[in-house]
Amino acid sequence: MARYELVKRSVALITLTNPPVNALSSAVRHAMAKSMERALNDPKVTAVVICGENGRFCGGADIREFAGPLRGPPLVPLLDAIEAGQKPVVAAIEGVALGGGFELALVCHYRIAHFKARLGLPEVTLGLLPAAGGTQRLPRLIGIPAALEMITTGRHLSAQEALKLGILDQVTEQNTCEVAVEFALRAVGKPLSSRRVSMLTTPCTPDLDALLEAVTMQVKKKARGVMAPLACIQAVRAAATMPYSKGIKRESELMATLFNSGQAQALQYCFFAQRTAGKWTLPNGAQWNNSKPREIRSAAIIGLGTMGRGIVVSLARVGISVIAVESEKKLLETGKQMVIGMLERDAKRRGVSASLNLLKFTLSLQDLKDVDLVIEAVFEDMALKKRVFQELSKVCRPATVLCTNTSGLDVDALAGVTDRPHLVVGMHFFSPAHVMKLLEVVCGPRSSSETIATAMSLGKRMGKVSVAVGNCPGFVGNRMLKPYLDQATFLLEEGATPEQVDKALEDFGFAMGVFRMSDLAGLDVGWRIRKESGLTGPDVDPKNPPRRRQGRRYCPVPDMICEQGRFGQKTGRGWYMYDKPGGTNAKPDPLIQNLLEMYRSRYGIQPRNISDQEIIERCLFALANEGFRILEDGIAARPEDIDVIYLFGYGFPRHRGGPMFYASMVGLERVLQRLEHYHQANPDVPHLEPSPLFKKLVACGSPPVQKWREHIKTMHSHL
Ligand SMILES: C[C@H](O)[C@H](C)C(=O)SCCNC(=O)CCNC(=O)[C@H](O)C(C)(C)COP(=O)([O-])OP(=O)([O-])OC[C@H]1O[C@@H](n2cnc3c(N)ncnc32)[C@H](O)[C@@H]1OP(=O)([O-])[O-]
Repeated sequence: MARYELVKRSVALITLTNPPVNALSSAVRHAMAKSMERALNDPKVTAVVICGENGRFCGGADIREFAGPLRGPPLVPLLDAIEAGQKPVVAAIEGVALGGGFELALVCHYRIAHFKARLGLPEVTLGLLPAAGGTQRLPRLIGIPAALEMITTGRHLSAQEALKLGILDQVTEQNTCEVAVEFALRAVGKPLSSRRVSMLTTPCTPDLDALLEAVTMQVKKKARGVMAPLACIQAVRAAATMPYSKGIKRESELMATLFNSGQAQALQYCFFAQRTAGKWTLPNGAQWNNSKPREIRSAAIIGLGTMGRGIVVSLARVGISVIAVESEKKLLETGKQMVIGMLERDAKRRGVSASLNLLKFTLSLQDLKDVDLVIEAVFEDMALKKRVFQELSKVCRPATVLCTNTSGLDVDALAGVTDRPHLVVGMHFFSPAHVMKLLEVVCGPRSSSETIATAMSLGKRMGKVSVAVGNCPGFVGNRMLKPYLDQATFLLEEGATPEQVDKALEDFGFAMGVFRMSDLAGLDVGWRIRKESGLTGPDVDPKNPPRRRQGRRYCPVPDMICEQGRFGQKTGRGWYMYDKPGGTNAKPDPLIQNLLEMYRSRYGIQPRNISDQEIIERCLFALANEGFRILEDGIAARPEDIDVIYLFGYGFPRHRGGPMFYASMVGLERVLQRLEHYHQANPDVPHLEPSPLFKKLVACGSPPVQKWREHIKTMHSHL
């Protein structure tokens, strides 16, 4: 869909009309081809301007069309025809020019952009490469190094940066279309040969091989096992070593190696899953687009520990005034200095002024009587949190929304001690809260849809990827983490080492293996939770800790190393040893090796060789199985929500799609068969027993992950 108009009597204005982002669907490509043909053949037309409806130029190819057979006119010849045309074509770029939209602009003879526009080739983030000439034209326009950086990162450029790089001819604050029409009229009659980018010679790059080698190393280090960035480098190499006609063929050859790959499917699934996650629904029919959030102008944070400080920064930097509360003067002063330092560093990084004027620090809850919303971030102790909520309930005006940052305690129990359970909701941030994108919005059974809408929209405003989840111990993320961690420690008992388990998970694509991640988070956190849940404690014989607790298999090794004060990075020793407390460089610790050998011989465990495949299967299949239980329990509404939580909160590799998508890619039948195998070998490990929903999906022929919802909605929801 494209609209054709003649303006200023001789300029053909072609407007892409495919809301919301004017993606180049087959219908749009068809209409563009028709419109261009008409403009090029109409003698009245002296120039052409291409723009997009609704203040957006073009968001690229229609990603939804990738799942099926491609129809309609192919993009490359369509773009080549625009570039080869004998009339000047001007791109009027507003909003975004991304992917195929950016490649469309590259074939126009001139590019005008609005000062707020963003431009880029993000195909690599979808497991692809720019396949409509982008890898051949961009290097010719701006040189290999700059083009390589844009194409291998997929980052969006501001209009100012694009102008500086020579991508744009003009940036305007006026109506971009009108400016483009005037520009087009002035361009009539000027030679076009030098404006056809594909005809340009790629600027020479000294030491090209060294540059490509260096970027390849960088990409391999940063994106372990990810195919697309490496293919992008090969395509850009062609721009430096081949004429356009050959380079464009090389580009499509490389695209063919990516297009149907599992990684591309996983990354495109992540793209849509992230957008789906924000669309929450409640059993009572309330949902994201019919529940009005309250406006939050002022907020308060109770507790200036690690989490509290990060949340204050995340609120203040989006312009919300914040009152920070601590219980003691010393803690308040320390917290204050740290928050101010974090905000100033953050503002410097973003090139803006730090909004220190939005902050107030106090020891008195009385100062919170007029705030719109409060987030409690005190020590993870239910009795303490209940006291805080009782106090807040007395102090805050009746409409104030009360949130808790608990990472797994009962949100409804806190709601129960207030005069406004409908205004209580969990906002579970991830550490460091001003960096991690994930926010679990925990809906208690009495949380009103307006309260949930308020927390979800505040999360979006803070730049978070917010996912609505139900209220149960550990919610979604931490609840699933337990079987994953348990399997990892069971593997140590049976013969593996922390290094081996972590290497298998990092080769799989995790930025950090489970034991290095636990050392970063602090082993004392898990130890305290195990004590509170009665799994360990002073009544356990430290000399002979039982390996069965509460009727199931239990690995006491994590308790044993905590009893030695090994809490991870913060103490310089954990599953690994570090140069000093707070050190981050993990080195294998022979003491852990000794401890495991002594432990196995004490319990008569014959260590065995464990394959990396078994490590991956036991850790990730147990994770996914708990995900199925969570869907059964209605704690998460759909698998996409679980995957988004693991992608943005637990470092699950994006090119694997998330634990649920990964299970569907491996094949549910295979995963079920392997889980049943491991459960048979470990009958005292309940979380290895396949969940009923899992078995049901396999019985229904293992539908693709996007179709699981049909099978889930029959079950009860806790959302
Ligand atoms: C040949 C060529 O070389 C290759 C091969 C390609 O070109 S590959 C394609 C390359 N293009 C991209 O990677 C750009 C992808 N899009 C974005 O980065 C963002 O969307 C945005 C443009 C910056 C707007 O962000 P937003 O926050 O304002 O809104 P939104 O919520 O994200 O998006 C609003 C709605 O539009 C949908 N949408 C966005 N871009 C789309 C696209 N390219 N195709 C299909 N749907 C798209 C999205 O799913 C959502 O739908 P729904 O949820 O409402 O049903």
